[in-house]
Amino acid sequence: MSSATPADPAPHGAAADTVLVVDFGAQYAQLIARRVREARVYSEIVPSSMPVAEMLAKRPRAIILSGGPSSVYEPGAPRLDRELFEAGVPVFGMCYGFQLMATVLGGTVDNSGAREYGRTALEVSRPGSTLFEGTPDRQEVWMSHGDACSAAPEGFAVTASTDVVPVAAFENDEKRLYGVQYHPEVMHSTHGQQILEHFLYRGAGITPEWTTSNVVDEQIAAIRAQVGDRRAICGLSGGVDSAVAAALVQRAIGDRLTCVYVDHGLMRKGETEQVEKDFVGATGVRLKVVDASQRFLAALDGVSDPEQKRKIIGREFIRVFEQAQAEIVAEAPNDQPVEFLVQGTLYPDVVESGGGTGTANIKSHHNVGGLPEDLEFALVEPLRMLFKDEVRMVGQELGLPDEIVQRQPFPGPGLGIRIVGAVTRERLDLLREADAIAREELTAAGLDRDIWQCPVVLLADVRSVGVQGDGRTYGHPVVLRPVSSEDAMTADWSRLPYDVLARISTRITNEVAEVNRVVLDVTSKPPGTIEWE
Ligand SMILES: Nc1ncnc2c1ncn2[C@@H]1O[C@H](COP(=O)(O)OP(=O)(O)OP(=O)(O)O)[C@@H](O)[C@H]1O
Ligand SMILES: O=c1[nH]c(=O)c2[nH+]cn([C@@H]3O[C@H](COP(=O)(O)O)[C@@H](O)[C@H]3O)c2[nH]1
Ligand SMILES: NC(=O)CC[C@H](N)C(=O)O
Ligand SMILES: [Mg+2]
Repeated sequence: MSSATPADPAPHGAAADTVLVVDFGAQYAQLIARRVREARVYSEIVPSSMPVAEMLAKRPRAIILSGGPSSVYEPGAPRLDRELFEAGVPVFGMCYGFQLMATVLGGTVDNSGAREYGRTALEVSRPGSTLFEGTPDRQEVWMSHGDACSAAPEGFAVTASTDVVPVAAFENDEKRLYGVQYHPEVMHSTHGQQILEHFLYRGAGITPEWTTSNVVDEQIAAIRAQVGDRRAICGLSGGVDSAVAAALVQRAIGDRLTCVYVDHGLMRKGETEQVEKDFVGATGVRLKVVDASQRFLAALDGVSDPEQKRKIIGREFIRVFEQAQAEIVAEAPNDQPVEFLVQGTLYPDVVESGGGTGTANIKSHHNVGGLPEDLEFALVEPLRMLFKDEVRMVGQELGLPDEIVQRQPFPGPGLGIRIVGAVTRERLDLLREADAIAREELTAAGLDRDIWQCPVVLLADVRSVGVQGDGRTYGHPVVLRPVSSEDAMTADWSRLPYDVLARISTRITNEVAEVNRVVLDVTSKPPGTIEWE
């Protein structure tokens, strides 16, 4: 275990000093959790349907109440027992959470016309307060509400207002209860992180100690406890998440781990070689490469519906893992059984696929929502509490090389969801060439770290007329989709230099027969997603 053994460990086995983020169906619950961790305090999201007694049983050091789409005065709107505010645990309410705190404690919230959406000027009336100390008297915040608090509960000091909202923030230092009508967690609230840290450090008295290095020790111990002396396989894709998961499990159980890389024929150029060279080179892990392209392509034959493609791919993955399991057992039948499947599942995958918290389901990932019902493996997912940037830190901690740790994400279903239309071997070959050129040029221009990823999409069902070599062509367009992002939940299109775009376009149309047009996707997420399918 980690060196800092908590004196009063939380019953769920998490680190001490956990902050619970109670999710009322917010757009931003994950962002709140991220911001808390950026403040070096461990946080977890729980649904607002969880009974208060259960929340308190987790012994949180503080609780944050998120925003949400409901109105506190409506019948059926999510509520919280008053008990939560009387347990002596510091609480910070944001937007809906603020309104709920106000209502439960006897203040007034209604919808009498004080609506604010977007950038708003906040006037701080108590500059020295716990939350606002050291921040400007007038600051820009991000609002998104139709209801408002017109009277704070008794014992609360009003600390800020706006032109239309008299109570935009309040504090009760004695009871350690705090609330703001706006969203400190979003980037546009200029002093948001500072205010959140003031709540955590000053309001709740938490010392910022959480780091990803605690994660390594804790996870290794947890993996040893779970797997015991049995064996495991790990789906290794060449991506960051599975590489870090595999490295952690290898540390824990050594060569009782076999990694299985599935070449489903939907990989990019050079991917297989890279896994062998970089990952095996860095870790010496036992690797089994399965060429399953025939099987995946047969199963995908004639399928153009994106969801159907995803489901087929998810299912075939597991079938291949089962086959690999059988082969590994056959090679050493007297060894312990192979019961575990290690996956590089991250926190956003879990929360998004979790359901039941009132948040929209963004996408069912093949490794969580897409698993078949008859799955026989027990799952080992050491990264399921982390965000991507934290996973990268763990990877660094484990000594994995930059080529692995800083790699851009690539979806498990691969090029299969980057061909709009049915997937064929020929189309995959075209797309693989176009993708390789785009990647080469972006790397050569030194842009790899500036962009989150750049899918190249083949519009296989679209043709357009071109002229090449004085002759008419009737080819397919490819789309470049360079994006910047922090965690793939939201993204913006990257403003790539024109000369780089020009080089990519010229090379693709010259070098890839059948492609006679290159277009640029200039859509943010939302409304678009990063991938086209
Ligand atoms: N080709 C593959 N072979 C074996 N396992 C795979 C393959 N592709 C995906 N997986 C499994 O599915 C999981 C989820 O895939 P995902 O793409 O989200 O993660 P990743 O590839 O490890 O990292 P990244 O998000 O950086 O691409 C992986 O962690 C891995 O366990
Ligand atoms: O492992 C994965 N399995 C999937 O089914 C999947 N779908 C999308 N992605 C990746 O997730 C991020 C967000 O993508 P979207 O904006 O398209 O939802 C982006 O980084 C995508 O590349 C996937 N990764
Ligand atoms: N973003 C929010 O939490 C909104 C809270 C509430 N639904 C309102 O409109 O005021
Ligand atoms: Mg991947």
